[in-house]
Amino acid sequence: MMKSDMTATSLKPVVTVTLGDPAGIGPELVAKLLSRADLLHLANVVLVGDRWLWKEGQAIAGLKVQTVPVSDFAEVRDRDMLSIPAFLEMDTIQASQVTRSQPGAAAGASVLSVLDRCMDAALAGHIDAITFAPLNKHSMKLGGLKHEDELHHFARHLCVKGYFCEFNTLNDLWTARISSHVPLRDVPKYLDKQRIIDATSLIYQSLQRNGITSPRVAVAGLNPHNGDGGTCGREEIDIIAPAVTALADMGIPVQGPFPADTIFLKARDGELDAIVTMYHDQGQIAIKLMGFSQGVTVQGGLPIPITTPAHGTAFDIAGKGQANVEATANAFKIACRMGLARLQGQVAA
Ligand SMILES: NC(=O)C1=CN([C@@H]2O[C@H](COP(=O)(O)OP(=O)(O)OC[C@H]3O[C@@H](n4cnc5c(N)ncnc54)[C@H](O)[C@@H]3O)[C@@H](O)[C@H]2O)C=CC1
Ligand SMILES: NCC(=O)COP(=O)(O)O
Repeated sequence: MMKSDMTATSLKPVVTVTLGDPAGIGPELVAKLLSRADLLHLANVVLVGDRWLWKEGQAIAGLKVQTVPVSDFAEVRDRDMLSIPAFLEMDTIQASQVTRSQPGAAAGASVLSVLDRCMDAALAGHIDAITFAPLNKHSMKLGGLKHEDELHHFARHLCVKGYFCEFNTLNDLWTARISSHVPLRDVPKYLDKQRIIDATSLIYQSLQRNGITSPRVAVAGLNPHNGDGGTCGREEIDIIAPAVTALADMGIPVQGPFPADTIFLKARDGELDAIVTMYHDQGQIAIKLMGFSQGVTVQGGLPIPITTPAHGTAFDIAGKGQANVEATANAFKIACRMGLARLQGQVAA
């Protein structure tokens, strides 16, 4: 290897890309992603998954993407020819076990085993970040997921002790959540002062690590019109406002609570860097309306950067080659940026 190549190798984060749920749009998205020379230069990429599924993804996308086989994650960091992704083959599922556009236990189990192997590689120091193509939580639950979502699975696998939550990002706007993949009727159970403090501190500090010295963060209310002075719910008065005050006392100045149906107008007008929402759809409806094909989910609070597009498995269009790759490309770019920061000695989300 030439010296210049060695230098380039050592400076690039190793970013793992996975194919996602075998019945969804993941494999075709990954074929589109890895055919983009404008993205591949950002990282030393290692694709992980089943060979037949990777072939199928390329066929659906109408692309042929060259890869270099590797037999172990340990081989990836020092390899050369970084313009060509490495391919670490796994044998997790047969084609006959997958029905396209349908949830299934085998598909969910396959996703879990691929992601577990990637996390183990991260723990061993072989990779710096992970981007996963969309998975299906229904399939994963059928296939053995013991938690409400993959983020809880990641956190357990990676022995996370502190607060973690999804950050949904659209361009420069980030959101964090107090509750996530839980039934709406359970949301109030998650609303306590400490969770609001933890989620808000987490996103505030993450923004600072991403170069925003004084992040402009606001917290959403829960009830219509912010509770209308306590006549339409008291969570704003009893829980959310005291958390905002406590944050200020901790040196984390944030605004709010603001009525949830208008808070995103401030963000759209560039007045905020982040919004802390009380439940999943409070943030996601706004973010997806503003930029469905751009949004990215960053798994916040983990020791390694893990990103994914904000959209899901899109069973209604899987196999048709129509899936838009932009959100996956954005997820990959964020993983590369965070992976490089981690490689250079900084911490993850
Ligand atoms: N990154 C991930 O792993 C994510 C996974 N999910 C999972 O995906 C599954 C399905 O979720 P849904 O709520 O149905 O949302 P979805 O995002 O899969 O689909 C919603 C609508 O958006 C369209 N769509 C989604 N991605 C698209 C793309 N790249 N290009 C063009 N159109 C696209 C679909 O065709 C569908 O009409 C669930 O199991 C959910 O948990 C949901 C969000 C993120
Ligand atoms: N699999 C990632 C995921 O579901 C995140 O999506 P969202 O909850 O942020 O919509």
